[in-house]
Amino acid sequence: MPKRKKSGSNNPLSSARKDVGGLWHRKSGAGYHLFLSYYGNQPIGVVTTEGDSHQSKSAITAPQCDGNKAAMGNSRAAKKRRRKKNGSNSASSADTNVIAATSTTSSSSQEVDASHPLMQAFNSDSNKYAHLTNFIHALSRPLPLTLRIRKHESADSSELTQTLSRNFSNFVSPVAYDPTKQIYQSTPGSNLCKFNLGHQSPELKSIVVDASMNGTLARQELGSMLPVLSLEAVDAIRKGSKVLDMCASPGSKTLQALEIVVSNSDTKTRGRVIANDVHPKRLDSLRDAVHRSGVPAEELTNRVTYTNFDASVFPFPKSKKLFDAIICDVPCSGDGTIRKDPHILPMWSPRTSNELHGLQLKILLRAMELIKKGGVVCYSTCSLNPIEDEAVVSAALREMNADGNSYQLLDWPEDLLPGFTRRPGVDAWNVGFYDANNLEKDDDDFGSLSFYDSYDSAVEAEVEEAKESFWPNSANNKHSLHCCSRLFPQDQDTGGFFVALIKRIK
Ligand SMILES: C[S@@+](CC[C@H](N)C(=O)[O-])C[C@H]1O[C@@H](n2cnc3c(N)ncnc32)[C@H](O)[C@@H]1O
Repeated sequence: MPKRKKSGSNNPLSSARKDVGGLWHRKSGAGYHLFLSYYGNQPIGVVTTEGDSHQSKSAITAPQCDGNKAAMGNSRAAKKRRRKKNGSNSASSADTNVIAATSTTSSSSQEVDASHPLMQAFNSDSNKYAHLTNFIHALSRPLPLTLRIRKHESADSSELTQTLSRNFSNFVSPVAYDPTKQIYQSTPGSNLCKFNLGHQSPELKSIVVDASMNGTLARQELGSMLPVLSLEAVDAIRKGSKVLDMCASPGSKTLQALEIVVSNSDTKTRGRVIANDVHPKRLDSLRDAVHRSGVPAEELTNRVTYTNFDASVFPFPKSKKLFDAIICDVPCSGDGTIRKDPHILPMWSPRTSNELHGLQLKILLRAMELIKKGGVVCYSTCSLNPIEDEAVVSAALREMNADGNSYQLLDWPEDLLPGFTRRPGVDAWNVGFYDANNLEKDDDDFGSLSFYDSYDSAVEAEVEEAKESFWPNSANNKHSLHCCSRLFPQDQDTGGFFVALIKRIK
């Protein structure tokens, strides 16, 4: 496993992981097994669909990375790399590490790398978790490259799009569900991902790097694009809007929002983005990203203000003018990003999510106080854990609607990406707790998870970590949680992501 740089002591993610940071947990691969057990014990809708355990096909219209053998890494070079990794010179032993996915959804004709630790954990328990097949197969493959053509007046992207379609259409092509043709993904069969871009096509890599520097292109995952795209689609972000990005670094959503709010030169309707992050160093890299975006200084940098607050206590603006739109992309366990970040899974434990839940809720509550009447907060995480997602949204709505229905969840704007598969939010889930106390330190013991379907049952079992807000709240908003959106990795060959749009109506 590559070494991860030490992060600051006040990093909520590292403190949430502190109990599971033990070398044993990491070395034993406990995280892979706990992840499987956790999601394998969730109801349909959390990471799987009704048809996942059957031989059914979901409505997929997006390009898939469903390559043929050569494309999926059976080239001589790929075989050589695998042989090296497996410490074997035998082609047949390398070949046994590539097995065909058995599911018939989007992953059907794709191959999975059986040497991936997640696949190994899955194969050892596949009878128990057969319904997770599509989900696990998708997660064990590298994430296709996704690019967003940026839109602003000072950067002409037509030359770039022509070059991409003329010379690189075998590597990247626009996704079918984006009518604006601004989202590009690895072309089906190309097997292109961020790790092999330079190797597969040094020319394309240099174009991508140059275009990122001159502001015409952003390397951004599909999930990460959804908050700003959806805020624009519900008309909460438009030219001239005042937007707060509460947890902004490294800045992909700040830049995306800026493109929209500064998109006219009429000084009277000039918009502004407040980019906030609690970590000064991360805020510095965000500042650099805005400067490096290649957009003229007075057009962009004069319209962005950097602030360095804990978002959960972000101050009210002195002008008393609240925000038109708030991007609330909170710190999270990141288990939707495991296709591009190999560090997440070995350390995985439900404790991380359970501990982050409190901070996430506080940040969302603050966002709901800072949004103006008619404005919209977009709450998002790159985790599929309901504790970080629907549980936070449900608890925030309960608290803020205690004196009347001032806030409501908005439906996903269906016109935004026609044909794009999003899954509705869930209103039932199991809350899991990790017990490592009776751990036998042998190879097969990874500690156990206990699941509770209500706060009362967890209290009865004396689970100290249990908080009432972990469970769905039936009082006033449970019925609307289906308005939230879940992005499943197996649907469009992406990472996992969660988005909820909350409008202030009073
Ligand atoms: C998921 S990342 C945000 C990604 C960013 N929105 C983007 O699209 O590039 C979460 C960010 O929250 C920041 N953060 C963590 N705790 C925070 C807090 N209490 N207040 C504000 N920011 C916080 C982290 O430093 C991190 O940069």
